[in-house]
Amino acid sequence: MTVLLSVEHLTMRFGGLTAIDDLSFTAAAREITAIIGPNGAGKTTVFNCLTGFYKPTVGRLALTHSGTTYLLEQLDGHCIAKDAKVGRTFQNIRLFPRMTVLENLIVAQHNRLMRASGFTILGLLGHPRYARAEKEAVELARHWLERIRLTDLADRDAGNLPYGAQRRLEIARAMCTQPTLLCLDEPAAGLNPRESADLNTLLRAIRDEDGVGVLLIEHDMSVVMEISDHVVVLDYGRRIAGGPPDAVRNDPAVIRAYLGEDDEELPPEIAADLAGQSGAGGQGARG
Ligand SMILES: Nc1ncnc2c1ncn2[C@@H]1O[C@H](COP(=O)(O)OP(=O)(O)OP(=O)(O)O)[C@@H](O)[C@H]1O
Repeated sequence: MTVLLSVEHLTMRFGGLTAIDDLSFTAAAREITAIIGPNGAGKTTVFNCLTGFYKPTVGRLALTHSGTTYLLEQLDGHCIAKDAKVGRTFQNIRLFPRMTVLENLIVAQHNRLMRASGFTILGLLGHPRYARAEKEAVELARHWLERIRLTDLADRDAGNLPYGAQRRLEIARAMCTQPTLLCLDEPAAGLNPRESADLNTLLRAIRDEDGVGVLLIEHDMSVVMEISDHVVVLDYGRRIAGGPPDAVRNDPAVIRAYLGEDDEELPPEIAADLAGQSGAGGQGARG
């Protein structure tokens, strides 16, 4: 296993609230690492620290690829995306709704296109290097349109796509930035069981064919338990368990976190969720 991301002693405080408390874990290259936990456990805060939205109070966030280690806590968001090559999607869909599906995928490659232009108007207008980069950008966009089966809808406004297709487009847009680590925040939220199964296929392919490491926040245990190589469980900002899905789903600390201390038996829908049988994606309990 090659470590892609190493999070060491991450702490994030908001005034008197400690959202993340001395959290350490690693995510391997070419693996899917899920971060799960009840509502408010701190999952999205971890993503916000990794992608430069928040400056951690304490901690070292090291991402290593192509022989270079990037300390994410010291970089701004732009360099985290461009140099460290961390891609991201959000809990709420953030496409450009009035741009077409294809345009959304090309805009994602803006950084590369601007570099090819030499950041000049002459570059934009006629430089062969820009023309080549533009052609490659369209080819990559078309490749991802095929991968997410949206080629026929390439010219449709993104905001008019069915919900499940918008979710797939967001992932494709993140992939067009050619990340080494792809951070997905609840990609299965709102999907029906068939769409969740499709998502599993897409994420496995991103891991196995594209060789990208995936960090996945997800409440839908049918997704987490089926496709994750490793699961990290948070509760109140602390890591309470970690390991392969089978070990985690039977860990008493995990069951307690989802239940609360006093309950002795899991409600059937949460039990089914943890067992990975539900396609509905119940929210983490306690919340
Ligand atoms: N910018 C902020 N300012 C103050 N508190 C914050 C901020 N961002 C997050 N928090 C708090 O940090 C804690 C963790 O929130 P976070 O959104 O990371 O949890 P989560 O595990 O992603 O939850 P969910 O599953 O509901 O999305 C919560 O108590 C939240 O209110």
